[in-house]
Amino acid sequence: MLGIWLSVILLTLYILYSYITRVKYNAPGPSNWPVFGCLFQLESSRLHFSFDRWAKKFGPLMLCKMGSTNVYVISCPRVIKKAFAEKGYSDILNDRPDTFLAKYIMDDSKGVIFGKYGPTFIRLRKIMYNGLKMYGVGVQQFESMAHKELERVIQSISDLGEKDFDPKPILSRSLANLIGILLTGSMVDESDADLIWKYNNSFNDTFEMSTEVMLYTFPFLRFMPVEMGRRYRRLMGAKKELLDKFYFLHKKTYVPGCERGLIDALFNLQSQDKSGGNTQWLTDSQIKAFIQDIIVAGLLTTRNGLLCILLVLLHHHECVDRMYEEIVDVVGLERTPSLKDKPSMPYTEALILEVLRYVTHAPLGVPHGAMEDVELEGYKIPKGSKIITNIWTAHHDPAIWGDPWVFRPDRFLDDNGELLPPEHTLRQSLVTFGTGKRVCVGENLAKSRIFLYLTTLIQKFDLRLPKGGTVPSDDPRAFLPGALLRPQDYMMRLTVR
Ligand code: HEM
Repeated sequence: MLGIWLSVILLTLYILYSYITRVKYNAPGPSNWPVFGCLFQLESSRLHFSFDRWAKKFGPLMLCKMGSTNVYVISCPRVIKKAFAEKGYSDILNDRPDTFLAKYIMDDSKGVIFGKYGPTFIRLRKIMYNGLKMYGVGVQQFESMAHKELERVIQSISDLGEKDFDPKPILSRSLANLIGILLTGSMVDESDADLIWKYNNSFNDTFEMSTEVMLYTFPFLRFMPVEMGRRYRRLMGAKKELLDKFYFLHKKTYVPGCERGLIDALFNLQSQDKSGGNTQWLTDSQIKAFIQDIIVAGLLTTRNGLLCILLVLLHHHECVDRMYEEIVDVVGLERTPSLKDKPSMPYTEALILEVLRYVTHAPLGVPHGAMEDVELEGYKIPKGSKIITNIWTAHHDPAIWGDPWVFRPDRFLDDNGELLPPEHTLRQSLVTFGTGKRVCVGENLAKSRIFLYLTTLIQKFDLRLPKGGTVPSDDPRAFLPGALLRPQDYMMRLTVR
């Protein structure tokens, strides 16, 4: 009897609680369980599917309670831009929420990706932005090293002699080399490339949403003999190995004034800060977090992007032919494509934009946090809420794109075959890299790497299905789940032109 009464009282309290919180934070959203919120209704490895389903029912701004956290999900480009880029909102909604990884792996949010919004973060972000511009896109020395790396890739593919091959290990190795060049000024050897990938893979295992939520709620689990504890310990081991090599060893061999890459540039800045009397100098923890940021944000995003593009092209050979025609017209066959060619190659640019839209391989971006109470689209977002950018739904909304599940690069071209201008509604609706004050720092670097890899490969080789016949579907709804999507493993063939 007592049990029944207790259940009735708890149920009444729960209904009252839901009513009060819904009235106070009145954005629509799925129903919530006490304590757990909507956690049991989520497809944890494919959160973007759940959010997509709910966005169709509840609209562009909805509240999904996860445990005790208010999670607001924004699913349309207009509201995403308003929240993160418009005055009145952008100073409030561009924080990062507290997470397990930020606290325990990134030494209390020391770097850029997980950095709390404020003057220190703004300075760090600027340093990273300028560093990537200097070492990533603009500098001749980096460009020529990157070209050498591409030549190495071309050579190893040619050596295969038109055999079927899996593009994943080749791209993984090559992109680790590029990150190595960026950080240290020279190519990394096999064992260093392994260190980079070991850290990156362990990070992604722990970044997986359900592991992150459990570890954040019950941090003691990191010491327990359970799978998520093991993941954490693996990550800490990989972090130590990575920093021993890329931070401590580099520091030991550092010669002031000499710049072998981004890490030396950071050491130089640190000593300038100190000698110039800047009390807010760049700390060792911040430099370590920088190194981790670049690997975590720069590697898998670009590799998965390239894997998606190659698979999509295997399904759309007519697009390969059009790209090849453009390469022959603009670059010719004598020299390798360079970034200077990009503005004269609208079809290739449109194709890259369309793949980034169609596959949306970072479907939920990186969570934001609210620093103050704010009203958005008539709903109250309370201080401390988490905000998720639902890029997946924004990129597949039929009201914007018409036929979102059709891969069609021409949608980004005008009647004269020119790329639509950046202010065009469709270009404005593309939010692959986020927007506003937390827009991806590596956007230009990522786009330029994708452009160079793709054009160099297509100039030299024709893309072919593997001899035995088929490849997995290029429909992104069938891609492997995770914070970053990727296609099932596949084989392909490149035949020399
Ligand atoms: C195709 C490749 C890439 C995609 C799709 C991508 C996407 C994103 C997205 C969606 C965000 C979150 C934006 C937000 O918070 O609203 C982000 C943040 C970030 N990305 Fe990328 N990214 C890519 C490549 C890169 C590369 C190559 C680097 C650097 C080497 C990089 C560095 C960063 C950093 C540092 C942040 C955090 C910015 C901040 O918190 O202020 N990304 N990226």
